[in-house]
Amino acid sequence: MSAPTPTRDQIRQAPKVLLHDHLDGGLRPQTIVELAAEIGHELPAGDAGSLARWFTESADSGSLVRYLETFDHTVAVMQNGPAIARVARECVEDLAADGVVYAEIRYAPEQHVEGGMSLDEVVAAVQEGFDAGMSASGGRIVVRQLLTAMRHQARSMEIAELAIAWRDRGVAGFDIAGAEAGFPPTRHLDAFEYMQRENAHFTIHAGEAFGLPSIWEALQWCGADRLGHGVRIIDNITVADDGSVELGRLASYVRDKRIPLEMCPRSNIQTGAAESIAEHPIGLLTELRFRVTVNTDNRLMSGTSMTDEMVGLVEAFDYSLEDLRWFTINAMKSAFLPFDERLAIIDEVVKPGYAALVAAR
Ligand SMILES: O=c1[nH]cnc2c1ncn2[C@@H]1O[C@H](CO)[C@@H](O)[C@H]1O
Ligand SMILES: [Zn+2]
Repeated sequence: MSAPTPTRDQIRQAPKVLLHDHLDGGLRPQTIVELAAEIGHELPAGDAGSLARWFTESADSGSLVRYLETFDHTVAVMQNGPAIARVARECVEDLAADGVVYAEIRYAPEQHVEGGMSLDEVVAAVQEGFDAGMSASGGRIVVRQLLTAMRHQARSMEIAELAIAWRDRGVAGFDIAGAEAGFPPTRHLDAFEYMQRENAHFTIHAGEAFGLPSIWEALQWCGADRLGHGVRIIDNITVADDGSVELGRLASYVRDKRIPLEMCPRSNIQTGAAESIAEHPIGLLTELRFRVTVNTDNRLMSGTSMTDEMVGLVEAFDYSLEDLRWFTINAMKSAFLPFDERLAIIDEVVKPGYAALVAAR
């Protein structure tokens, strides 16, 4: 590759788009300490530094189920309106400081009702925090909510209805998350069909801890617009010794239909879905021109940011600013925002931002 390697500083300045990031996976460690003290929740570590380490080390388990156990402590401190609004506002501030210009942030409202809030109040608290963060940024970042239903629970229809009720007030779509094995997407078919009838958008966590059948169901039974992770699509691709590549029918479908893949490299290494960044399927999928996007998943558990993810990819695959621009435009094209708003961000923010960095290079 002839273009010079982008520096961390250039990557931080570059406009970035984030489609897959969990609100309850991105709290500031210091905020967790303070919120836990307010409600008397016992944490596995007392100060912000050791707590941050506890999260990344515990999440580094090689298993999605054990990785997800760490969320007990973040969800526990997000059970009242002011706490949720604070976390949401800080999320926007942290993303804006990292150069993110558009983000869709997801969380499961049903996990935040233990303190007596209604589902509606939870969504309102998140929106209050997002609005505060967006206005503080002076319009530098646009943030939307995605409402997630937990796949092992049975509230997906209710959550889909909640997403529709809030569709013009900050909620851009719907998702399911949680342990994948044993909980196929078709378990929530009624919720996905309802979203389709409402002309609404949804993504599905699929092909992370479980393979092709999960991706196939998400697309061909449930009608997902995007795939959360989708890394296991690699199981339907064969690379021969001479380097020639053959795509199976499902992989071809995903590429032909430009199905966006919300790839989260560091998270995948922690849950055992990939060995290392260099060996992560994102390299091959990018070469094959799948519609790849780069995401953080859980900034706290992975100790990561959009800049960190992109720096890691640049180190592993020697990507240029042009490649990072490609990931970013892929993501913006795949956003659950109306077409004209997507185009405006691409033309007025993403392209000029990269052009300025390339000109200064
Ligand atoms: O990578 C992931 N795969 C599946 N589920 C996840 C992942 N990261 C987070 N969550 C789950 O989504 C919930 C709502 O945000 C979190 O509480 C966590 O249980
Ligand atoms: Zn996720």
